[in-house]
Amino acid sequence: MIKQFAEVIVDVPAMQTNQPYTYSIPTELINQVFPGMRVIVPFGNRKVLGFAINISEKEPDVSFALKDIEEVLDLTPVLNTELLQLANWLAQWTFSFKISCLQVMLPAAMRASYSKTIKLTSTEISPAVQKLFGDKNEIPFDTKTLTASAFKELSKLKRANQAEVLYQVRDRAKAKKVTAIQGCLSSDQLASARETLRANAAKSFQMLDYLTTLGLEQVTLKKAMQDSDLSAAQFTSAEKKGWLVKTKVEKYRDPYREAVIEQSQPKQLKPAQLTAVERINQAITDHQKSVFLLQGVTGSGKTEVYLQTIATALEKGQTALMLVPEISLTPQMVRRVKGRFGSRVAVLHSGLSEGEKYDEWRRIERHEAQVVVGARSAVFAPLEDIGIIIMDEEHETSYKQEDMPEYNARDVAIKRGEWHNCPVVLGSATPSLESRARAQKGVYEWLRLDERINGQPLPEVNLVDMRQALKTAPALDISAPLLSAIEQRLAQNEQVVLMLNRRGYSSFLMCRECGFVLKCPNCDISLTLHMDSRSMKCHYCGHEEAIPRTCPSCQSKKIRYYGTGTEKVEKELQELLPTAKILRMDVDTTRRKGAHAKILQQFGSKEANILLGTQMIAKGLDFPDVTLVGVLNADTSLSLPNFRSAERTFQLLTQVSGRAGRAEKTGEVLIQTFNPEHYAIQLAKNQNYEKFFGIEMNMRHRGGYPPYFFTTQIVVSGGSEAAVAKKIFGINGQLQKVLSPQAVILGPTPKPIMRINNQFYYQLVIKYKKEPKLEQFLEELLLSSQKDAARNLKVKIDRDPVDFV
Ligand SMILES: Nc1ncnc2c1ncn2[C@@H]1O[C@H](COP(=O)(O)OP(=O)(O)OP(=O)(O)O)[C@@H](O)[C@H]1O
Ligand SMILES: [Zn+2]
Ligand SMILES: [Zn+2]
Repeated sequence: MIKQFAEVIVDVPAMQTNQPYTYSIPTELINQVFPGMRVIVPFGNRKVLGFAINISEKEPDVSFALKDIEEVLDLTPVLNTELLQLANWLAQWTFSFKISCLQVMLPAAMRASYSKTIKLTSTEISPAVQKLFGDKNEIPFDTKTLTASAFKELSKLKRANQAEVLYQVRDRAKAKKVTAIQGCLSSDQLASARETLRANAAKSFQMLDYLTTLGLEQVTLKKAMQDSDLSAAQFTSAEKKGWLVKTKVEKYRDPYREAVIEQSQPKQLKPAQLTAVERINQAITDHQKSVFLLQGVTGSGKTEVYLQTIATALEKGQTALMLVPEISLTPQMVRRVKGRFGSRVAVLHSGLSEGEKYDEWRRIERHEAQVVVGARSAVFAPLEDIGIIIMDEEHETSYKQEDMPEYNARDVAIKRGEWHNCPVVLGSATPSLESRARAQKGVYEWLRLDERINGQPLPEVNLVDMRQALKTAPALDISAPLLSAIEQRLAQNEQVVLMLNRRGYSSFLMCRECGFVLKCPNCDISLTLHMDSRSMKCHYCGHEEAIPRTCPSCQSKKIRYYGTGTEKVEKELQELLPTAKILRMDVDTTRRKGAHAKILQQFGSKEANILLGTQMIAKGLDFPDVTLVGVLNADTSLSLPNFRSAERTFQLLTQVSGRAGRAEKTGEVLIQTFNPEHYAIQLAKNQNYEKFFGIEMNMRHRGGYPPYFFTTQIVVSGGSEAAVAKKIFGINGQLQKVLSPQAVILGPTPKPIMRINNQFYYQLVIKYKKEPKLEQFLEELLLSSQKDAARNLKVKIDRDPVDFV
């Protein structure tokens, strides 16, 4: 009789060690548990989800009795060897717990859901408690369903040993099932059934006719009803007569079910595109794990390069992974890829329901989809034999995850490229400084598309100096030159895109008498006015309250709105241009599922002439009639006190400018700014990435910032400011001993927004080139942070933070 043991990484957030726990495999599960499967195991007094990562037949040398694995959730491993190894690397690289890394790779539906119940163990209970239980002796035990006093009462019961608390784990991953029918009569039997019918049994004849055409094929009931024009009741009665059987079959939830997608053919490549495609194809054929930087101006046809190299991988029987930022994963983008590769494409993005994501994941895992298009977490798609990995808009900060594991999808993509020996293509019009510098050094291979497909120059960009323009502006946010440019475009029946870098009606409310600003009670931030809900909201914690009529501090009525927002601009614009049709796109108008797609579709079909939005509209849009792009406020991103603010501003302005003049008509861009001399704005005007790169690299060199230095940020947070400060200063002291004199520590300081949701945040940033002891120090800090978690102190370690201030 063989014995088997499993090493399991368990899902117990408060007890993480990164070490697996060993369980024995009970006889009935022998040879059924493999690495990469999800299991349920006992842990303390409860049951938790875990991942089997290693199976062995050697009994471990321990002095206590091993517990048995309770249940196996999967028939085949949900994480293969590659992904299991990737999780190990990820945990180490991002200073994260392995369980977080394993879970981040799977769709949310495959994470377990836990629930607690309370069960009576004594009969001597008070009438009040009896009432809570009713006629049951086990009820759900959580603060969501119980009132505070009931919860307290039951906790008392538990302490008195009159009840026990039980923990349940549930697998939320469920396949959707629909009813299907299958005929079960042979043609002879069908014929004799016909003879038993009365002549006027028209529907029964119709049913037999249908079953005759169907043969022994299985179809969904829905389709059968459509094809036969018979009702569900008639199928039920046919089932009773023994003419057919009903079964449940699995059905994918397909988010694009309704979409009619036109098939598209590969385009004849322009010379620069051809060079890029040939070079990448070569790398696919040679199984070269090289990284390419595809630097191509907006509208230069980068997407076509992606599509044609994906086609090459597919021809070779391999698969392809294409990452795009969440906000450019528009229906337009999906249509372009699905138009080329049809049902071989799986799409993964946050707009899908949990069930839809799970189904797309399974289509990939079952090799039914060979091309994956998706946002950040799609980098973990369970593709096998990957031939090419593409990352569009590689400079985008949304590729970095802010919660544990704090990974950058770019690093993960390159790691997967190494495993699969395949090329990775990083594409952008405005590459991150890091990537562009690596291309310079030859670490990445540099490919360039310097011209637009339409042969037209990039749109002309002009600046409006708001310091002057404001004096004669027709509205607070719209200068006279911008207004007349819009009017002119509308008169020509062309379209306009306007970008504003903020949402809400206006930024904040201030009393002109005493200067009082209405702030969130939980966070150190002012509340934002929202006209649609007529309330003041906190964008950090969601706190909402009524708009005050008088100043809460001095009772004056002179309380005014300051700043600007999409809602306010929409109103101003509509007043200036009463006949214009304006679509607004921001977090508020796109919250509902499908709203984003609908707005773009309306704009595309020219139901509106102006699309006004936040940075959401800066990327990926390809509308031929857009000839004017206006930037209402270029400065918001410049004023952020952060070493990347110039880079951010330059990227954003270049991206949004690129939306103009993409087809035959020439485009124009107007940028309103209070800082017309700033180099980021000047160079965005000239659309000179290379010069910007030169100047910015110089600044980074002098300031000792990336890409010249590595950075790691440590953030401590918690409910007590004193405890948080003490902890971060303690870490600072230890770091002083570990680091060489060449390293620099910025801080510790409170974060710019020190308090969010009543948690205090302190940080420090380490800048360094080579610190051999740092890695181990941070690993130990991660493990010891478990003890702090018990005291409500969180320590977050972030390698290469995208931003810090
Ligand atoms: N070889 C080609 N021949 C004709 N049209 C092309 C060709 N390549 C691309 N196009 C078209 O040119 C337009 C711009 O191309 P695409 O959107 O791929 O550019 P891009 O570089 O990805 O743009 P951006 O970075 O601005 O989003 C698209 O409408 C696309 O269909
Ligand atoms: Zn708040
Ligand atoms: Zn006041």
